[in-house]
Amino acid sequence: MLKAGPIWALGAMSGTSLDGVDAAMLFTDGERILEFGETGYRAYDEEERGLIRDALGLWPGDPGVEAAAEVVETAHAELLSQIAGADLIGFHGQTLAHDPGGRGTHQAGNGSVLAEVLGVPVVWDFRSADVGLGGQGAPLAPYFHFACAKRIKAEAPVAFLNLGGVGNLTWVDPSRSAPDAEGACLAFDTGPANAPVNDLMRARRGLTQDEGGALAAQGQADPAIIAAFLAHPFFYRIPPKSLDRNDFHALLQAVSHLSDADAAATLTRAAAEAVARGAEHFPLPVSQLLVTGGGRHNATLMAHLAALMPCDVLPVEAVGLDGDMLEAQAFAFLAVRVARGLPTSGPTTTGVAGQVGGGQISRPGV
Ligand SMILES: Nc1ncnc2c1ncn2[C@@H]1O[C@H](COP(=O)(O)OP(=O)(O)OP(=O)(O)O)[C@@H](O)[C@H]1O
Ligand SMILES: CC(=O)N[C@H]1[C@@H]2OC[C@@H](O2)[C@@H](O)[C@@H]1O[C@H](C)C(=O)O
Repeated sequence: MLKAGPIWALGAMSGTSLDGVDAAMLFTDGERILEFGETGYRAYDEEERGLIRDALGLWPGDPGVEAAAEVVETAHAELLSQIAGADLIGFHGQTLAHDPGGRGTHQAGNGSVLAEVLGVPVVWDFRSADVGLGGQGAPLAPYFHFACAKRIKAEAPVAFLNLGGVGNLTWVDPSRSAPDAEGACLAFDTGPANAPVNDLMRARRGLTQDEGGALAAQGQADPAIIAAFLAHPFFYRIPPKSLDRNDFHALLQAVSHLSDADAAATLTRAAAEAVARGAEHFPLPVSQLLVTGGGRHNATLMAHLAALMPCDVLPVEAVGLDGDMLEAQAFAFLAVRVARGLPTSGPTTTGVAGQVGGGQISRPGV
């Protein structure tokens, strides 16, 4: 049994950009954020990243998946064992494949293994129940974004934009009482964010990212490629909607004949255009777009967003939040919601028919 009232939960996320694992402590009752706590990061080394990359697109039982899951579990065990004081752990794992309308969703890493190793109850497998009930299974951060809007005392609608490998947007009306209240949230994936430009930098320069957006800043975006990209049926779908990391593989092929700088410029502009397209779905305008995730360090991407959006575009640090840790904090928050029987997704965040409490709990010694 969990203690009554707020508890310290430790959340961990291994994101689609495959850089490593983020972990963060959060003091919460699953409704309010009472305190932010210790954070940690554990990078994957090249060999580990290779094993995960080789398993992208694969499903449980496929060759290579066990090896990737072991990497994920080991990295999490190493990182999480260094952060003391958690009553509960929220373990997202590593998404290897995501096909909500088809085969389902697959996060590598077994929470019951971590519960044994760490001796703390672990909430994991956050997305399957939502997908099983017909939802997108993503994004799941939105109910946490609602709590963030309350925490920063927002008085009017705001939007949170996560620029990871894939982008996702949450529109929040902080005047509502809870994230599952009518009209409180609208959330969806926007399109590819950093993944295509990372893949380009790796293929052409052997680098992991376009540092600061410097290469993109030297090139010209190709308007015909951007127009073809925005004609993709994904942009005509009414949200909620979600994406797999490689759903926009054609975009990378489309820039193959361009110079390095023009290709980076095109992919970076495309990511920003996708966000602006997504923002057209907001129920009411926002005064601030609060940006989290690694893409907020890409000055070229941020400049495109500022030019395209009819509101202020700010890193979440401008309102006192930690943009490197928001996703890890989200899974700490969601773990407490699961343990307390509160929903983690609903019709306006994943398109599922009703409110869903995703996630299973593994307790040590069970
Ligand atoms: N200084 C920087 N300059 C340019 N890009 C950066 C910088 N720092 C981070 N990024 C980009 O942000 C990415 C990491 O973002 P983040 O950690 O938010 O992704 P993630 O959590 O793995 O992905 P997701 O949210 O899709 O699961 C890097 O791979 C890189 O593309
Ligand atoms: C299936 C999956 O893992 N999706 C991730 C990914 O990374 C960003 C975007 O695509 C979002 O849908 C989600 O992650 C965040 C943490 C979420 O669920 O809110």
